[in-house]
Amino acid sequence: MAVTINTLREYKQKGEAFSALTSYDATFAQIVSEAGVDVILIGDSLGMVLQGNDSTLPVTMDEIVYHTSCVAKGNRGALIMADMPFMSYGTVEAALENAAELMRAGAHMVKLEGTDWMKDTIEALSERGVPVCAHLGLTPQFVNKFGGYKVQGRDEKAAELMIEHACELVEAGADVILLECVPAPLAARITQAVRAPVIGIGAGADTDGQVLVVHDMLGLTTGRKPRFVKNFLAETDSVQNAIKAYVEQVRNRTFPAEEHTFKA
Ligand SMILES: Nc1nc(=O)c2c([nH]1)NC[C@@H]1CN(c3ccc(C(=O)N[C@@H](CCC(=O)O)C(=O)O)cc3)CN21
Ligand SMILES: CC(C)C(=O)C(=O)O
Ligand SMILES: [Mg+2]
Repeated sequence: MAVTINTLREYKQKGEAFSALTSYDATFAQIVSEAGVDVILIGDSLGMVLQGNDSTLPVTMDEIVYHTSCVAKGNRGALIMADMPFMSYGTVEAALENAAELMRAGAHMVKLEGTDWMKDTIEALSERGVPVCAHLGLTPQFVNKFGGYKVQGRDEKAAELMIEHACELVEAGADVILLECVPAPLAARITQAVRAPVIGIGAGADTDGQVLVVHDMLGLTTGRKPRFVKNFLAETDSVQNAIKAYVEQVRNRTFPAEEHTFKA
């Protein structure tokens, strides 16, 4: 049975953790979906891991469309989420046009980085049949505003604001929330506060789902390894088995462990 947003809602209701991984091509999409990963993300991280840029900002719509079409052909039943690249949702009109292109390429949902300013955009997409994931916390498209890839929501004021933003974006129509690099207690509060499923990366074990960049979970991190990364290939003998181990450890909440988690 193919995974839909209803499947993710059922996981949240039952308290069963679900898994997501990035893929950028048909081979990985097939292997990842056949291993039981529920959500495949065509991440703009491809600008770093495939293209060698030092941020996600250079990634274009055409590139995400191309990789989404490749992933769609390999996919065997996962929900396909595509990142909207930097400034491709700068206005509501641009967001509608660009999201439509991603949906035509095979996406089932689009992901946007931002806070309360995205309310109108999310409402417009949602009303027109485009499911949305709202990405909060460390939003890499804001690296130049943050001054680096830094944990977000560390002080109480920033934490309260993030909870507020998550609630407002779900109210506006966001079907999924993604939290990147936030203290585990804050991610747990947001997961409790919203009815939408919450996916975490560097957000502790208490979110409804987990996501990683596939290269990272296969030990292919170049440069400095973020705290939330675990090499699942080190414990097994094949890429397929490493991905199955990830699915299993997310399901039984042994991943992420303390060592992968940011505290308050
Ligand atoms: N290979 C890869 N994996 C990713 O997870 C990823 C990408 N690329 N590219 C796009 C963004 C960039 N990401 C990053 C990059 C670095 C850190 C990092 O070094 N974080 C520090 C936190 C520092 C602090 O305490 O504030 C860490 O120690 O993990 C986090 C997320 C996540 N995304
Ligand atoms: C790290 C995940 C959440 C992402 O947005 C990406 O791969 O681009
Ligand atoms: Mg991204």
